[in-house]
Amino acid sequence: MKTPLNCQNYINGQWLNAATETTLNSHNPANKSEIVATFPRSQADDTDRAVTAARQAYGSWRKVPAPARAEYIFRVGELLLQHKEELAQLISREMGKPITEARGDVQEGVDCAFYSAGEGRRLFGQTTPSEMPNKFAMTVRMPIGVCALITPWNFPVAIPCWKAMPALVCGNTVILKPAEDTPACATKLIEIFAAAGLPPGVINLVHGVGEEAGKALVEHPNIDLVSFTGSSATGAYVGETCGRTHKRVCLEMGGKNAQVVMEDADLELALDGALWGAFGTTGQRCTATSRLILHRDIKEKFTTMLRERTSQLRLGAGTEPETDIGPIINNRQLQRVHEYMNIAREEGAKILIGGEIVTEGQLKQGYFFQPTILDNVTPQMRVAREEIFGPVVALIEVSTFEEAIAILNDTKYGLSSSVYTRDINRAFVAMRDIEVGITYINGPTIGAEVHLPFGGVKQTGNGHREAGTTALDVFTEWKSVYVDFSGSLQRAQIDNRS
Ligand SMILES: NC(=O)c1ccc[n+]([C@@H]2O[C@H](COP(=O)([O-])OP(=O)(O)OC[C@H]3O[C@@H](n4cnc5c(N)ncnc54)[C@H](OP(=O)(O)O)[C@@H]3O)[C@@H](O)[C@H]2O)c1
Ligand SMILES: O=CCCC(=O)C(=O)O
Repeated sequence: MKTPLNCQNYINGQWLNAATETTLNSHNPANKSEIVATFPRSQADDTDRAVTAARQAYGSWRKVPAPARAEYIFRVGELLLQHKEELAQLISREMGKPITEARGDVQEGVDCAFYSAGEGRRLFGQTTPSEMPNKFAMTVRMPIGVCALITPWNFPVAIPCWKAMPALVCGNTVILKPAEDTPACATKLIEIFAAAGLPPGVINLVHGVGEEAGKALVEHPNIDLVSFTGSSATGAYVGETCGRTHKRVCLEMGGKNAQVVMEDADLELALDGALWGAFGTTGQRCTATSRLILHRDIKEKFTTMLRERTSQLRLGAGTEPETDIGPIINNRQLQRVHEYMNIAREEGAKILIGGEIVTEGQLKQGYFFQPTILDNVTPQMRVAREEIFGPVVALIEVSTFEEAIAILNDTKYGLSSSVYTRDINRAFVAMRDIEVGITYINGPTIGAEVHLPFGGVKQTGNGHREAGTTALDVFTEWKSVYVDFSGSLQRAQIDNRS
């Protein structure tokens, strides 16, 4: 076993313990007796110190030209690439995902760095004709100020990058509060930002518990914006608090994503999509496929194919190269997934394969759950409506394409979706009628690219998008600027419609 990493907060360019000197530990979910890191249990004093540093730094950072700000982020991208393997190994150890997926997590950060850095030379505004002679009119993007970034454990590098990189290029300063399950990943990431030479206070890291450090940030009067990714329950609290305290807020929350497989689909292709959409990252992606809506003509055949492939999946530590499915993040989440098996049975669903916590061999040292297929699921069952966030997929049979789309839409969430069909007309109807933020045609519900908007509708989000140029709308305000070059004040210029 490796020696636990000693993680600290990063405030105003300094690595610090919590003011109370209290600490917590993170564990390897594939081997719960292994402590991966010790990290500060920060309280309001620590967050306050970080907010003060970020506020102080904001005064000068917002005046650094955007292309120069972007060059720091470009350097972060280069450093992330240099440290990709080291970071990926750490993600696998602390979060549990297979090493290939962990490399993908870091690569998303790299892609985001290079993409966001490019935005530093764009950040376009508009020019528009004025109603008046001798007047020039334009719009410019302005930074918002001090941003709190609150992130989950499932993409411990990519999601902080999605937030911090555009925020910084836009001229904001930031404070990251990462998930308490993945403090080491966050620490290594911030070490890389620090190594890129960002001035003190521009990026800060405050570890701790959501209910303490996270809450202190959300409530803090000197925070201007909260960008949150996590559960809908916590997001509701963040949204309410930001409303009450007049902060900008960007929420990215849960999902109950569906893949439709029509009778004319390429079944082998759809099978790969279903397998990795449902069980990749142990089902712990906001974009994971948790409902498979199957046309009755192919349901039996497809179910047999899926069951066969599922039975071949290899569970193990993410750091083992042959592992397909890693552990669940922690015991609380493991028990929650298990509890849904009782709910499924009580509601009349049938567990086709899986359904149990793994208690044999080496795997009993970790939080492993068998990849699970639930059959005979109807759209009203809780397992078809609630986000389980584990390796569980529910099969729902339909008779028509219209029924498939209606069931896909019959959820309070709206993040990702997928339709497998060879019919171009159906594909376009799906693109038009599915109520989500992301639709894939003949591809799984997972696999977002950083230059497209990422986020969802309904209770998945609050109207914002991460990534793409849309991230700039989160992290900037518009200012309209009128330049009068007439040299004299005229009545008509003040009240130009009279
Ligand atoms: N739509 C998306 O883009 C997206 C992407 C990834 C994940 N997700 C969603 O995230 C969820 C899984 O992540 P999770 O279990 O980590 O979610 P979570 O429990 O809501 O936690 C998310 C973050 O919020 C913090 N937090 C908890 N309570 C807080 C409070 N009262 N005030 C401020 N911060 C608080 C957590 O800290 P602690 O870790 O200390 O509790 C963590 O840093 C799933 O629902 C998934 O769908 C959504
Ligand atoms: O869990 C959130 C990120 C998922 C992602 O990048 C994807 O699967 O598209």
